[in-house]
Amino acid sequence: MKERNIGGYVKASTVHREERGKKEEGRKKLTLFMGCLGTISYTFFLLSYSSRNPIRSGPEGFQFSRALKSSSRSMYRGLSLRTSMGEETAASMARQDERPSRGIECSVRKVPHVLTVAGSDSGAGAGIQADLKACGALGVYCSTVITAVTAQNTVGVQGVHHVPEEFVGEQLKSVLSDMHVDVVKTGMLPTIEVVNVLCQKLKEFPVQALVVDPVMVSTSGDVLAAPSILSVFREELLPMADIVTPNLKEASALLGGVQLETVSDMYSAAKSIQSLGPRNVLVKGGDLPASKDAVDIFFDGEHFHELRASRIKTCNTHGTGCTLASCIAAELAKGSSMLPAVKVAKRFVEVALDYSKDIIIGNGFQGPFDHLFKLSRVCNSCKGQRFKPSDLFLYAVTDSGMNKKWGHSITDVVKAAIEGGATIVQLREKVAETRDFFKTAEECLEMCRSYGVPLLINDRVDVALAIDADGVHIGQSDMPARVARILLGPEKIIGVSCKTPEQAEQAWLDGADYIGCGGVFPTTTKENNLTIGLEGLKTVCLASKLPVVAIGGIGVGNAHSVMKIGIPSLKGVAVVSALFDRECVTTATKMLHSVLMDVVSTPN
Ligand SMILES: Nc1ncnc2c1ncn2[C@@H]1O[C@H](COP(=O)(O)OP(=O)(O)O)[C@@H](O)[C@H]1O
Ligand SMILES: Cc1ncc(COP(=O)(O)O)c(N)n1
Ligand SMILES: [Mg+2]
Repeated sequence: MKERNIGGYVKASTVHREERGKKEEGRKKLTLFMGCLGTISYTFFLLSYSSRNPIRSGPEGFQFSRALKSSSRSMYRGLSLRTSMGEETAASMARQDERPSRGIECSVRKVPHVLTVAGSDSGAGAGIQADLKACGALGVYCSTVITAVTAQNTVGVQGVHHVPEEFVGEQLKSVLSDMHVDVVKTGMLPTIEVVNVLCQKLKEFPVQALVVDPVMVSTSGDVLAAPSILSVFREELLPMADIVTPNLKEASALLGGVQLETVSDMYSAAKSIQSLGPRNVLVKGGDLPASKDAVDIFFDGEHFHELRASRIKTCNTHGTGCTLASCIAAELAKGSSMLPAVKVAKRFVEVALDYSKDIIIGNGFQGPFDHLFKLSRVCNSCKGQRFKPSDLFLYAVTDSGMNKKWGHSITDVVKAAIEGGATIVQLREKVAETRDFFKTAEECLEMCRSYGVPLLINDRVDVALAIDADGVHIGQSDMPARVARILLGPEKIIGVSCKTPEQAEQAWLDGADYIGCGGVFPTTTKENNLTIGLEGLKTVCLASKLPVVAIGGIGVGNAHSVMKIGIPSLKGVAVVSALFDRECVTTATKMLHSVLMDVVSTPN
C-alpha cells in the first residue's frame, strides 16, 4: 500500500473503495488530532456525544454532496486563481464527484481544508500548533506536514531537528493525494530541498490557493531557515504563491537586505516583492519601531491597502505571523476572496491578542496567545471545574415579578439567596428587553463567580454565550438541547425540563447534564403546567441516567416529602416563590436549606 503510486483523486478513490476497513484508523487519526489540540475534555465530549447519537454517525472522510456541488463550485469561482490552477482544480473536483459511495447512506458535506506545511513549536505558540488552533477557531479543518521539529519556548529556540525532505514529500503525498485540500499554507521551510519537494508536489497536486509565510527568523531572533533558501523562494515558491506575508526582517531579506523602517518603506517593499511573482503581498508591521498602530501593507499588483489595527500592549505575540497566514488560508478555504480574507485574519490576531494580553505562560519575553479566546476566562470561571450534581441541592430560580412586588433588585436577591445557602442560581427572565437582561445577567455572573456558585440562564442560549455564563436551563419547547450543546460546547452546563422517562432519555442522548423534573406540586409561577406529583417524580428519577432536581410548588412545608422519595438520582430541589416571594430572601433560603440538610443527615 505504501509503495502504491497514488497519482491523483481517481486513484485515491480506488484506494477508498478497496479499503473500507480503514474506517477505524480514520477515527483514531481524528482522536489524535484532537489530542494535539490539547483539549482532552473536548475529545471526551465528542466521543460521548457521538456514542449517544448513533443515528448521527456519518462518513469519516469528506465528499461533495450533489446538493452542495454547485455552491462549492461558485465558492471556487469566487477566488481569482491562476488559470492553469483553476482548470486543474475544476477537473479534480469533477473527478471527486465520481468517487464511489462508501456504502453509507447519508448526506455528505465538504469541509473547508487547509494544509499547513511548517515546523513544530514545542511551546505551541507558533508553527504547526498555531496553525491548527487558528484554523480550528475559524471552523476549518487543518492537516499538517511537518518540516522540522523545534525545541522552543517563550525564551527562544533551543534546538531544531529537520525532517528529511523525502519524508516531507511522503507526508505531502499522503495528504494531497487523498484529503481534498483547498489551500496550502507554508511556514518554516528550513532547506532548499524541502522547498523543492513542496513545489514539485504542488505541481503534481494543485490546490485552490497557496499562502506563503516566508518564515526565516523567529521573533526571538533565532534562525529557522538557512539564508540559502532565499534564491529558491524567489525563483520557485513565490511565483506560485497567491499571497506572501513577510514581516519586516523577511521582506528585507527577500529584497537583498534593504533597510525597512517606515510605513513608506513597507509600501516600496510590497511593490518590489510583488514583482518577484506572487499575486498579492502583505508586508507585516508587527515589528515596526515606534508605531502606535499595528500597520500592514497589502498590495495586489494594482492597489495598495494600508491595514491598521490597534497595537495591543502585550508580550504575548509569539506566533502572530503564523496565525495571520493560517487565518488568511482558512478564510480562502471557506470561499473568501483575498482582501477580505486578509482583513478577517488581521482582526482575528488583534482580538486574540487583546483577549490574551494578560495571560502568563512561561518565563520568557515572547508568550503565546490564546486562539480560542478561552484561557483568560477559564481563570475566572466558577471553581475551574465542570458541573457537579451536588450543585443541584438548593437550586434558586429568580422571578422578576416577585422582585418587583417586594422592591428587590435582581442582584440583591441573587446575593441574598447565595448567602442563605443556594448552591446554584438560574436567571429566569420572561419580559425584559434583551439589553437589560444581558446587563443584569453580567452583574449576577460577577456576583455568582465571587461566591463560586454556578449561574445558569433560562432559555436564552444567546445571553448565556454572550456573558459566558456557566450554562443554560431549557424547556421542552425551547431550543433543542442537542443544538444548545453544539452552540455552547462541551464545558457548559445544560439542564432540561422533563416530565416523562422518554424526555429524560432524550435529554441524556442530547448531551444534557441534569434534568429538572416537575411540576411536582401545583404552582403559580408557570401557567397550564401539568402536575406530575411525587409518583411522577419517582418514575422519572428511576428512569433518568442524569441527575435530577425536582421543581414545582416546592417549599419549606413539602421539601422533606420530595427528598424522602430516596432515589439516588434526585439531588435537590429547585424553588422560585419559596425564596423570592418573601421579604427576606436570605432567611427564606436558610430555612429551606436547613430542611434539606435535615433530610440528608437523617438516616432512612
Ligand atoms: N501588538 C500587536 N497588536 C496588534 N497586532 C499586532 C501586534 N503585533 C503584531 N501584530 C499583527 O500581527 C500580524 C503578524 O505580524 P508580525 O508580528 O509582524 O509577524 P511575524 O510574527 O511574522 O513576525 C500582523 O498583522 C501585525 O500587524
Ligand atoms: C516552528 C516555528 N515556526 C514559525 C515561527 C515564527 O513565529 P514567531 O515569528 O512568532 O517567532 C517559530 N518561532 N517557530
Ligand atoms: Mg511576530
